[in-house]
Amino acid sequence: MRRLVDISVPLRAGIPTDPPGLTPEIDYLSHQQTQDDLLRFFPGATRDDLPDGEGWAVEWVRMTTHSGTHLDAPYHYASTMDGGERAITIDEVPLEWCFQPGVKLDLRHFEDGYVVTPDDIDAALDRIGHRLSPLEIVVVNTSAGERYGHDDYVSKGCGIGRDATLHLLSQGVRLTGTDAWSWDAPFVHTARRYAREGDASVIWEGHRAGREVGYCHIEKLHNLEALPDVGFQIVCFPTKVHAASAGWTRAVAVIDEEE
Ligand SMILES: N[C@@H](CC(=O)c1ccccc1NC=O)C(=O)O
Repeated sequence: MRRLVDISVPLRAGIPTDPPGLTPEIDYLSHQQTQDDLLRFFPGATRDDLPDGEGWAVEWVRMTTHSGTHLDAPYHYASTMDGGERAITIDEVPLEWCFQPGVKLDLRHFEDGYVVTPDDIDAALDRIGHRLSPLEIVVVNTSAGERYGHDDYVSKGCGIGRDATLHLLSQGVRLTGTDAWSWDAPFVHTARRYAREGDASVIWEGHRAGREVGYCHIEKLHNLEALPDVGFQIVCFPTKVHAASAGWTRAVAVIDEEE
C-alpha cells in the first residue's frame, strides 16, 4: 500500500514562524465580502443571482519566497556556484533533484546551535546502516521540528556546517532538508560564536558551501518524526517563481509498504 506523509508546515499568519518582521501576512476574504468582485465580471447580474448570495473565498498574501516550507536555490546562497559559475535560480533547479529516495538522519540529540560535522553525518548514517547514493534527498530531523509555531522555533536545533554539507555533496547528494528555520545553525548561536572568536567564516557556512558545489535545501520541513529512516521517496517540486532565490513547496514523503 502507498502512504503519503505530509512533511510541510501549515503556512499561517499570527504565529512566530520567522524572526519579527518576516512572518507571513494573510488577509482572508469571505464569500460575504466578495460578491461585487465576482459580479463585475458579469454585467447585469445582481447579488440575487448568487447562490445564498455568496461571492468567492480568496486570500491576499504578503510573504517572502522563504516563508513556510520552501526550497532554496543556489542563487540564495551567492551569485555563483560550482566555483564561479552563475548560480541557478529556483525556476532552473532540475526536477530530477526534487523527486528521489529520501534518507532521514535523526539529529534531535544535538543542542541548539551545534554545528554538525562530517563525522556526525557518518555516525548518523552508520546508526541506520545506510550508504548514500547520488541524488538521494537527505533530511535532518532536529529538535526544532516539534517547536514550529512556538516562540523558540527560530533559535532551536542544530545546523549543518560547511564541511558536513560538502561531505553530503561529495557523495552526489544535491538536495537536502531540515525541519529547522535554517540549514545553518540558528543565527543567535552563530552570532555569539562570531563575537567570541571573530572568525567570519562561521557566518552561514552551510549555505555558502553552495558556492563550491551548487545544491538545494528545503527549510521548515515538518513531521519528520513520522518517517522511517529509509524506504521512502520525497516529492518537493518548488513553485516556479521567475528568477527567484526560493520557491514554496508542499513536500510529501511517499512510503510504499508491503501488504
Ligand atoms: N532561513 C533562511 C533565511 C530566511 O528564511 C529568510 C531570509 C531572508 C528573508 C526572509 C527569510 N525568511 C522568511 O521570510 C536561511 O537561512 O537561508
